Amino acid sequence: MQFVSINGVALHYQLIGAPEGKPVLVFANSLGTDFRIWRDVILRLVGDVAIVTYDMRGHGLSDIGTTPYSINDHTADIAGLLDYLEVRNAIICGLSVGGLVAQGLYAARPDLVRALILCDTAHKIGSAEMWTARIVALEQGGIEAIADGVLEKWFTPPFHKQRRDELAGYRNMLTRQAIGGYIGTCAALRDADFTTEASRITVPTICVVGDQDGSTPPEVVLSLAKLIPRSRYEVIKDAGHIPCVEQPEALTAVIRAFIDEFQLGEKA
Ligand SMILES: O=C(O)CC1=CCC(=O)O1
Repeated sequence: MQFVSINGVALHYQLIGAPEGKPVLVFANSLGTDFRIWRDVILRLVGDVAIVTYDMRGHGLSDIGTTPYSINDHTADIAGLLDYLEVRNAIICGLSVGGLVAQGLYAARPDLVRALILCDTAHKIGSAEMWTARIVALEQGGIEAIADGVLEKWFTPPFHKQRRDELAGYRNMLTRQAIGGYIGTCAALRDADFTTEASRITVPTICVVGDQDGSTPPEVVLSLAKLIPRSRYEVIKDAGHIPCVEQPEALTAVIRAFIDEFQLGEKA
């Protein structure tokens, strides 16, 4: 296991493959998950690109640090991690809040970003009222109180019916996150609006969404794509909010096609 202290917070990360001579693909997780959600995409890409994954602060095995957070705290962490690994010009793939972090990273440190894969995310996710209500529910009942509702958005009805063991595992992943880190990240989501930053993105970008995403539905992700000049937009069939788990083959195909179209496979 790999850990490094960035901004006073121990981050759990993985570097797979040598960055020398290969493009680096960096994966940022969503609220209530950790880097294990990317496994089935990574397995399909390994060898072709170098890969960095990490658990966002307050998630997985990373420290919680001081809460509540802003997206800038998360952005400073990923920037610090890439500086530590001496990675520049990376392809950043962020899911949901990870996509906001990716947009923030581009705004703060464009030298680190060669291209963006914005997965089931937006320039603004939900409303302040929605996040405030979720924080109240979490303070009263813990993550267990919101877990079933969240899982309905994460995965489609067939996943719930047919992939019960995985559903139980991902429920464990969600409910076992640190409550402080989870609430801290809800506060960051409540306060985040990257409308201006998104409109200034000039690197190759693709916005991807599951056709049954209950958190950032296709029309929301399309509105992000429309904000970003010359960006691509792609819908993954039969997927909810977490296509890297539900449809890893299809998401990997989208990532590969994007890398080929913009020749991101060549070292920058
Ligand atoms: O928990 C959800 O509703 C899904 C989600 C929103 C932001 C994020 O990262 O995940």
